[in-house]
Amino acid sequence: MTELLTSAQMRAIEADAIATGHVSGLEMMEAAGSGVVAAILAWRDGRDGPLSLHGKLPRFFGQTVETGASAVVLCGPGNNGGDGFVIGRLLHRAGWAVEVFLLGDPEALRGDARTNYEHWLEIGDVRPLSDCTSDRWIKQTLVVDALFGTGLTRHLPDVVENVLMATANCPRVAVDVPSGLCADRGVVLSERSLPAAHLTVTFHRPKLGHLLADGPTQCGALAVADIGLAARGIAPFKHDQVVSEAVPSDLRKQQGHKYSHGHALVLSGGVGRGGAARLAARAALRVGAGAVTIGCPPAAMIENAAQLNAIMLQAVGDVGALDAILDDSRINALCVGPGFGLSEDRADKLHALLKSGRAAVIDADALTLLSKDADLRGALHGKCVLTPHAGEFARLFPDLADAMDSTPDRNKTEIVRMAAADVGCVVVFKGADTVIADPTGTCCVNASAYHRAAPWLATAGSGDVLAGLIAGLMARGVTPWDAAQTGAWLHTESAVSFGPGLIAEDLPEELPNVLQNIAS
Ligand SMILES: NC(=O)C1=CN([C@@H]2O[C@H](COP(=O)(O)OP(=O)(O)OC[C@H]3O[C@@H](n4cnc5c(N)ncnc54)[C@H](O)[C@@H]3O)[C@@H](O)[C@H]2O)[C@@H](O)CC1
Ligand SMILES: Nc1ncnc2c1ncn2[C@@H]1O[C@H](COP(=O)(O)OP(=O)(O)O)[C@@H](O)[C@H]1O
Ligand SMILES: [K+]
Repeated sequence: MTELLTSAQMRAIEADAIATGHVSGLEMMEAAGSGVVAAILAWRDGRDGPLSLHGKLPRFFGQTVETGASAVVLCGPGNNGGDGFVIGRLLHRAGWAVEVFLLGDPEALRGDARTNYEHWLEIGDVRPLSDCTSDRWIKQTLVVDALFGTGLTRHLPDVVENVLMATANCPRVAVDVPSGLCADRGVVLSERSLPAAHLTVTFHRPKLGHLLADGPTQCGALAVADIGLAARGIAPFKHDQVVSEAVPSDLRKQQGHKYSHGHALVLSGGVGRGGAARLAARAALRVGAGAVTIGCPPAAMIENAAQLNAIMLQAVGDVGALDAILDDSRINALCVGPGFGLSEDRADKLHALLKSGRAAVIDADALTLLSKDADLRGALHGKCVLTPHAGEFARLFPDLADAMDSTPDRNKTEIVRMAAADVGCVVVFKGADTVIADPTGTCCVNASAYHRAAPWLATAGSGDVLAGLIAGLMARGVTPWDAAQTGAWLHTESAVSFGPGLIAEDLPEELPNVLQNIAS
């Protein structure tokens, strides 16, 4: 499990390491600079670096070992700038021609950053950032962005934006975070569309901003360098402050008959609206539910019967008919919402499903029904999993959605935690940066980014498949939290495994390959 840190947590870990004598600030800065340089050299030489790399780097354009190498290092006023001075020194030692520019007054530099500034002065000079005009941007020059890291607190100054814009055609490595990117929220603190880095080298652990929102686009590829904190865990932080990357649970099937692997009931809408429920049902079956039944209005029986084989079918007329089906105690997981419809009768059926107390995925139309009806919302219970996309989330939790957009220190993980606490069940806020939280504050991010990028998942019906995956896993007895986390993880892996051209129907069919790979 990889923890994802906020800036404040990273600072606390560093401060604790220094206070306990584990490592000094200067040692960490040296390790940070040397981690970045190791990654740069590996990139330039086209070999695998010593750091694990997330995502794909473009070929390092222009420079080769033979033609020599040049870099411009842009240093900021804090410790990110301090890393920059180390990088300048180490690249110089490796034979590079290095120029260094500084934002602000050198006299204002403090601590380890000042020490490394002074070391650099033994090698070369430092000019003001405003001298860094566009005529010096030779295409082959590597730009090292050490302007701001985790300490960025407000929008970028104009001079910084101008210099960053002028680097668009150069190979660019960002130290810790691309300057302008908020390390906690993954949003860019600039009105301008800043060029992305090709490579970002961060330290100790990824920060939330590397995975949320615009983070992956701005970072390019991401490498994580150890700075002497490897053995320092997240111990000082409470459970409800820790965010991890999503990981799948152990999905090996035990021996048994089909009903010992659970029976999922997926509710479908009326005639011509059954495709979404069929996608969900197929995903539930593929992920290993022993049996899956679609319950549809009587008029939609023929349509569904013509499309289904392994999936069973039952007519669900009124709420009484639904209650009769729910009398079968073998049905242990429900999926409601995809193509379900929004009529009053649908609200009554949703109420009956919630009242049954069974594990239930509440998606799509069922979420819209919830947002309009306080009684329905009050019927949610701890075995529910809500799977809103951004629009549905904003309808269900308007205040939280506003806070995420407008409050600088609220990131998506905090918002989803608050949402889960509010409704008392697991909430899966979908997107390329899916965030999952439970009411106790457990929280993870399933990022479809870097080596797991799958933009083709933004295709009609893919959310229905996710709902089915989670329901199928809950039918197998997986807890709502693990089912949500594992379902989101499998959803991304299936999309990555299939590749571009994917449509929603392909996702359940790709699942066996993914399941086989994780079992081996
Ligand atoms: N001992 C440590 O704390 C270590 C820190 N490291 C580096 O230090 C960085 C964090 O250092 P800092 O906390 O000094 O933060 P930064 O270096 O990211 O920036 C903080 C400085 O920028 C100023 N600032 C913030 N936003 C601004 C804006 N919009 N316009 C103008 N000025 C602005 C602040 O007043 C402060 O002077 C990390 O990202 C990492 O690169 C690494 O060297 C590892 C060790
Ligand atoms: N750019 C993206 N990269 C990766 N996954 C994405 C991206 N955009 C959307 N997704 C995923 O695709 C699914 C879309 O679900 P949803 O919005 O409900 O669509 P639909 O209603 O068409 O099924 C979600 O699981 C979401 O996390
Ligand atoms: K930076």
